[in-house]
Amino acid sequence: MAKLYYDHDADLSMLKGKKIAVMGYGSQGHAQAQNLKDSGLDVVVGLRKGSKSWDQALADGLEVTTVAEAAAQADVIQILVPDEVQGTVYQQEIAENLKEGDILVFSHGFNIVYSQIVPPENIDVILVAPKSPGHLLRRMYQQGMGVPGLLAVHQDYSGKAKDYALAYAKGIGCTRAGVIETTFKEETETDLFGEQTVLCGGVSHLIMAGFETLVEAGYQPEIAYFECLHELKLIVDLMYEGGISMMRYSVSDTAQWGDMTVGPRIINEATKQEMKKVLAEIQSGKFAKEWILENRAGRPMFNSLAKKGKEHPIEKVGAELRKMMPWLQK
Ligand SMILES: NC(=O)C1=CN([C@@H]2O[C@H](COP(=O)(O)OP(=O)(O)OC[C@H]3O[C@@H](n4cnc5c(N)ncnc54)[C@H](OP(=O)(O)O)[C@@H]3O)[C@@H](O)[C@H]2O)C=CC1
Ligand SMILES: CC[C@](O)(C(C)=O)C(=O)O
Ligand SMILES: [Mg+2]
Ligand SMILES: [Mg+2]
Repeated sequence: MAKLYYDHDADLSMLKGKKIAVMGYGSQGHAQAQNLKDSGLDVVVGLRKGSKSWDQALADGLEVTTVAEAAAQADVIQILVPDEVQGTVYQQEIAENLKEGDILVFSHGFNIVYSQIVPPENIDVILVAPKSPGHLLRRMYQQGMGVPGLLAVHQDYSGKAKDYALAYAKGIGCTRAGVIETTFKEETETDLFGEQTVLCGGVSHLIMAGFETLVEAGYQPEIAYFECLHELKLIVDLMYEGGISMMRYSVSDTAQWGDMTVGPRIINEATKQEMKKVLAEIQSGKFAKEWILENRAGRPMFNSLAKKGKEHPIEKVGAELRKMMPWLQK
């Protein structure tokens, strides 16, 4: 059984008197910086001068400076720029500004696990990873609640690295819900596996295949969109609240029978064998190597696949149909 930590296990005062630099003000950066500040901690945001994020962080009432300056000022440095730029940002702006006893924080272990960042031995290196997109992390904190998270220790120079990780998790609100102890390796490999095979890659391709099958058989694209994409949220919401059993309880018996008998023909032993291959490529570093090289080459494949995805008929019909639901437009 996983070890869980809550508010009463964490001592926020360990971070009092320390300056926390949050590098990046995107999905996680904006949420973590504001939650830490609202928890009474001393936060500075590190960004590129003149960027949109810089203006936004200032507008949200945060202190903002360059990444290098924030790193120089800080005792705790949380790297929340995109994974693929973290190595360069660390080497060019953070490394030379680290001092003995600093605490380096990540919300995803990719750059440590695949050795794109190799920190000096005289600092703590920890992971605090909310298991949620940043906007939900912020919203739940503001409502007095929190989202679950993970914590891990890569380097314990101070002998108190885990306590610092717990304090940080409390600062962003995660210990309100509960934090599970893991390792950088487990967090990184499971996160990559989940997003590739189920959450992002699996679901998006399942949706497109279902949509294409209906449209190619002559059904209206609008009907195919509602059936294969729109209604997915309603089904996922039920699973989110009460697991697969609650979803099956809520849908019709006809749907449940189809789920249980036809589902295994779609996601079958061959799918699971391919999942095992994907996991092996994550574990061996093959996936990481390809993604790092793709970025070094200027992302030719990423850009071409993203363009192709945006041009898929489901995106065109979806853009029109979502106008029927103005509450989605904000
Ligand atoms: N998205 C999520 O909800 C989750 C993310 N994570 C992890 O959190 C980390 C951050 O991810 P996420 O929040 O999605 O990242 P985002 O893509 O949302 O971060 C973008 C931010 O990084 C800034 N940035 C980009 N490049 C640079 C640079 N060279 N120098 C300075 N600032 C830069 C951008 O500023 P600018 O305006 O200048 O472009 C912007 O503020 C990753 O490790 C990710 O794996 C973990 C759990 C969930
Ligand atoms: C599911 C995608 C994710 O892993 C996340 C929001 O947790 C990510 O890398 O953005
Ligand atoms: Mg994730
Ligand atoms: Mg991820």
